[in-house]
Amino acid sequence: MFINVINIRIRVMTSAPPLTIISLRVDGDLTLPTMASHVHKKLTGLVAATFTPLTTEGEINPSVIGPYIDYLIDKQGVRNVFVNGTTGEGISLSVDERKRLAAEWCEKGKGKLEQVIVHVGCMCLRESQDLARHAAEVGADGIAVVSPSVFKPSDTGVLREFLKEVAAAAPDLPFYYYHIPALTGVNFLARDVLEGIEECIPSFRGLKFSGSDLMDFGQCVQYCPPHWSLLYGMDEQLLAALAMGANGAVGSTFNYLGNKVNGLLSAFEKGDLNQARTLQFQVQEVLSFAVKLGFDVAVNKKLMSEVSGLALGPPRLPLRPCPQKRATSIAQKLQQVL
Ligand SMILES: CC(=O)N[C@@H]([C@@H](O)[C@H](O)[C@H](O)CO)[C@@H](O)CC(=O)C(=O)O
Repeated sequence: MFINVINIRIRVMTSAPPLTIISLRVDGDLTLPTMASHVHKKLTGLVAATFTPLTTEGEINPSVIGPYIDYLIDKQGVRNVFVNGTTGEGISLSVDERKRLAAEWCEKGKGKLEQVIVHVGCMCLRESQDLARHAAEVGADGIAVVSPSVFKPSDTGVLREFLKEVAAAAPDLPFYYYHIPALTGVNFLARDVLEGIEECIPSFRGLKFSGSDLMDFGQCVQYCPPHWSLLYGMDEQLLAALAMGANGAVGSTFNYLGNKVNGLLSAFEKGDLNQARTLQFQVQEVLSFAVKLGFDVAVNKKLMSEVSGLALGPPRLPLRPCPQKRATSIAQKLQQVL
């Protein structure tokens, strides 16, 4: 006879965190749901939003992904990636290209990376579903979806419906909503999008919050049950989000500032706020320098090539390639600050 002990968590629908109120003994085997939260590890810490390597002719160049993974692990101490997102120019890639990239990250990351999260957001629901199914087939650890932004959802209910339809194509994969209002123009409060979302999407596991509204972020933290991950996405003010309760962060700068920001996370965990602030200010020094010169995904990509030596190639139109001089100046600033 087997004796299994399980904890029952009851979520009271207020802002209070869920409470473990009872332990239950069950005789005999216990059948667990297919998408049980114990199967997938909770996503925490740093997640690098990866760049997409292109050849000089503008074709995707998956051969760089193996060395890219080694670089992230060995040189930056980063073991989670967010593929085909904003930094990866996902929206500018074809479905076929996105699939080939996702497959390569999963294949080359096996046994090396902790989690590969594949962004599958598209303007077209059917394409998102196709990418979600494919992500499950190639062994991704989770999927994320941004809101469509040409035909914008008119309310949070219809946005949840869209997300639900995508999630249903890969029901066993943890699902994250990608909130980035400055790019999508979809300005609902993230907290409102979360309302009742797990009842509608059983695989829902959290939020990538790339916005500056820390009150909204705090409200998400209060609402979020312990098995969700709240990941912050504005690297320049991560410390404030950690204070608010972030579980980790997804960002572009962790590609080349991973060690520094890992130091920030450790200092924060130890309660060494002075050290955490010093490190956050250093990140801000680099980024404010870059912003003054002109900073976008194309500049960021070139900077990463300069710093890492990886041949990431040009951006894809409509992004304009970064002038060499600008990338060199920012890379020099980065070296000074490091
Ligand atoms: C607009 C944008 O690219 N934001 C970045 C940040 O990491 C951003 O580059 C950083 O905070 C510097 O501003 C991430 O939130 C984007 C991201 O995670 C992604 O590529 O999906």
